[in-house]
Amino acid sequence: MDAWSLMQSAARADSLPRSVLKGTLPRIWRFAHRHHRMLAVFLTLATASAVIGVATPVLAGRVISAITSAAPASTVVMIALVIAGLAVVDAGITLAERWLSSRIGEGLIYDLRLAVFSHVQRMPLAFFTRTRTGSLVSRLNNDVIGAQRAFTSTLSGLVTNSIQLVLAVVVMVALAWQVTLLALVLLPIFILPARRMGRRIAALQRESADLNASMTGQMTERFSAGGATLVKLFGRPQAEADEFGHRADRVRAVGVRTAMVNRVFLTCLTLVSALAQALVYGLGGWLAVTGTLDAGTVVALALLLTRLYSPLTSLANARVDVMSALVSFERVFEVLDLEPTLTEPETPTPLPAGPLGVRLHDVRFTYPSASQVSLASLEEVARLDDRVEHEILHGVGLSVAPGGMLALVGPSGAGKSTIASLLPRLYDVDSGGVEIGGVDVRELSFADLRGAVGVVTQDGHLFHDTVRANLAYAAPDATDAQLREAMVRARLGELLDELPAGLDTVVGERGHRLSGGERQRLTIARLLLASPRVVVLDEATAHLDSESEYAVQEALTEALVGRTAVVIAHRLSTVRAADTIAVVEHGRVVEQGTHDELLSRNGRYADLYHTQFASRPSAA
Ligand SMILES: Nc1ncnc2c1ncn2[C@@H]1O[C@H](COP(=O)(O)OP(=O)(O)OP(=O)(O)O)[C@@H](O)[C@H]1O
Repeated sequence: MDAWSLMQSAARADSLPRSVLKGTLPRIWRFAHRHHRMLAVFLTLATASAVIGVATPVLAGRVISAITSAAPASTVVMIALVIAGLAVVDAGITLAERWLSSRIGEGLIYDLRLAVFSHVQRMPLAFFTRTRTGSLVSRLNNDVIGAQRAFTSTLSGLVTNSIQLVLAVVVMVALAWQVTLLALVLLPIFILPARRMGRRIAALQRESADLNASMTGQMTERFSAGGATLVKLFGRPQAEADEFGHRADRVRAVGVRTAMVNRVFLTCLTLVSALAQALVYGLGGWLAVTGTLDAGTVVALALLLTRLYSPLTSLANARVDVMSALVSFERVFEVLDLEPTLTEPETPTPLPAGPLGVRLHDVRFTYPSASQVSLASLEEVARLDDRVEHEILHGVGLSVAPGGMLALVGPSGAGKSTIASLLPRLYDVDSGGVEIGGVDVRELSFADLRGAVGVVTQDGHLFHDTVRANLAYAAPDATDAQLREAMVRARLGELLDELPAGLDTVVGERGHRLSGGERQRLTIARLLLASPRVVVLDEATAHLDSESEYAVQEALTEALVGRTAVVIAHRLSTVRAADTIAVVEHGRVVEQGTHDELLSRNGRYADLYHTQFASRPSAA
C-alpha cells in the first residue's frame, strides 16, 4: 500500500464516529431486550453447538488412539456412535438456532420499522419538504435489515465462535502445549489487520448505504406520476438515464471495492490458517515419530486447529459484521433521534363548543432551517445548509369572528399560504400566537385541532386507493350514503355516476386519473365529510377551464356554509362576501377592512382590485 492510499484509509477509518457507535450499543440492547427470553435460549443452544464442535475432534483422536493401541473393536464402534449421536444433536440444534434467530431478527425488524414509521409521522412538515423520500424509505428497508442481520448471523457467530475458540485452546493446551504455543504464534498476524480492516469495511458499508439511498431516491421521485410527467414534458430522458447511470455506477464501484477488501482480508486469514496447520503437522508429526506424542493426539490437534482458526477467521470477520450492523443501527437511530419540533401539550385545553373564531396576534414566523428539522444524509447533501432562514411574517395580526370569513389577498410570495399553514399548526410561530376559539393552537390536542380545522389546497393529495378510502380518510365511520352525499354536495354527482366501479374506483397516485377540477372537488368532499368548524382554503383555480372552475367554486361555496373561513381569495365574489379582507404584502398586513371600505381608501387594495379582481371575466 502506498503512502497516499494508507492516508486515505486512515481518514476513512477516522470518519467513523466511534463515540456514536459506543452510545449505540445500549440502545440496541433496549430494542433487543424485548426478545430476551428467546435470546437466552438461543445463546444456550449456541453454546451447546460450540461444545459439540470441540468434542468431535477429541473423539476422533480417541478413535485413532484406540486403533494404534489395539483396543477392542467395540471401543472404536462406541466412540463412532457417540460422534454420530452428537452430529444428530448438532443438526437439531442448528435448526432450532435458525428458527430462534429468525424470530428474533424479524421481530427486531418489526420493532424498528414501526418505531421509525411512527416517529417519522410525528415529524413536522418542514422535515418532509426537505427530505428525499427515497432516502427515508431506504432507512426503513435496507438499514433495518442490516440491523437485524446483527442478531440473525452476527450474534450467533460471535457466541459460538468465541466459545469454540476458548474450548479449542484449552483442550489443545491440555493435549500438547508446545504444539499449541507454536500454532498460536501466528495469532497476532490475524488480530492486527482485522481491526484496521473492520473500520475500513464499515466505512465502505456506510458509503454504499448512502449511494444506494441516493439511487433509490431518484427512482421513487422519477417514477411518481408527477415526476414522470415532468421528465416527459421537458424531454430529458437521456439526461435522466445518464444521472441514474452515474449513481448506479458509484454503487457498482463501491460494491467491487467492498468485495475486494473483504476477499483480500479473507484470503490473508485463510493463508495464515493454512500455514499454522502446516506447523502443527510438522511439529506434532515430528513429536509423534520420536514417540513423545501419540498419533491420536496429533490428529485431534490438527482437527482442533480448524476449530481454532475457523472461529478466529469468523470472529475477525464478525468484527466487520458488527461494525456494519452498528452502522445500520446508527442510521436508523439517527432518524429516531430527530426531534419532532411540534409537540402535543401534556394537558391540552379543550375547545369551546359552537362556532370558533380565529385570531393571529403579532405573528412572526421563519421557516425552520435545515439543521433544525433535517439530516444531511436524508437531503443527500454533504453538509446541511446551516444558514438561518429569513423571517417571512413580520408581526401579522388578523381576526375572524366565529362564523365569519376572512379573505387574504396580495401579490405572489407575500406570505398568504404561510399564514394559512399556521392555522392547522403545520408550523409553529416564532413569536405572537395563533388562536382558534380563543385557545392558542399550541395548547390544543392534535386530535381537537385536526377535527376543528379543515384545509383545501390547490393540489390536495389523494392516496393511491379507492374513492371510498380517500373520502373515508376524513371520516372513517361514514356510511356509503354519507360519502355519496358529500360527493354530490362537492358537485361530483355526475362523476360518481360515471366511475366504473363507483366508490370502489381506484384513483391513481396523486389522483392522476381524475381531472384537476375533479381531484380538487374530491378533496372538498373529503373536507365536507370531516365537517370542520374552521376552513382554510386556497381558492386558486387558475389551472382549471371555466366549466371546471365553476364547479369547483360552487363546491368551495358549499364548503364555507356555516363555517369560520380563511380564504386565499382569487375571486371578486369572495372578497365581496368576506367580512374582512386583509391585504398581505412582504409578510405584513398592509390594509384591512371590507371591500367597500378598502375601495374607498384607494390604497393597495384598490390597486389589486383593478389589476387582479375586476379584470377577471368569470369573477363577478
Ligand atoms: N417551505 C418553505 N420553506 C422556506 N420558505 C418558504 C417555504 N414556503 C414558502 N416559503 C417562502 O415564503 C414566502 C411566502 O410564501 P407564500 O407561499 O406564503 O406566499 P403566497 O402569498 O401564498 O404566494 P402565492 O400566492 O404565490 O401562493 C416566499 O418568499 C417563499 O419563498
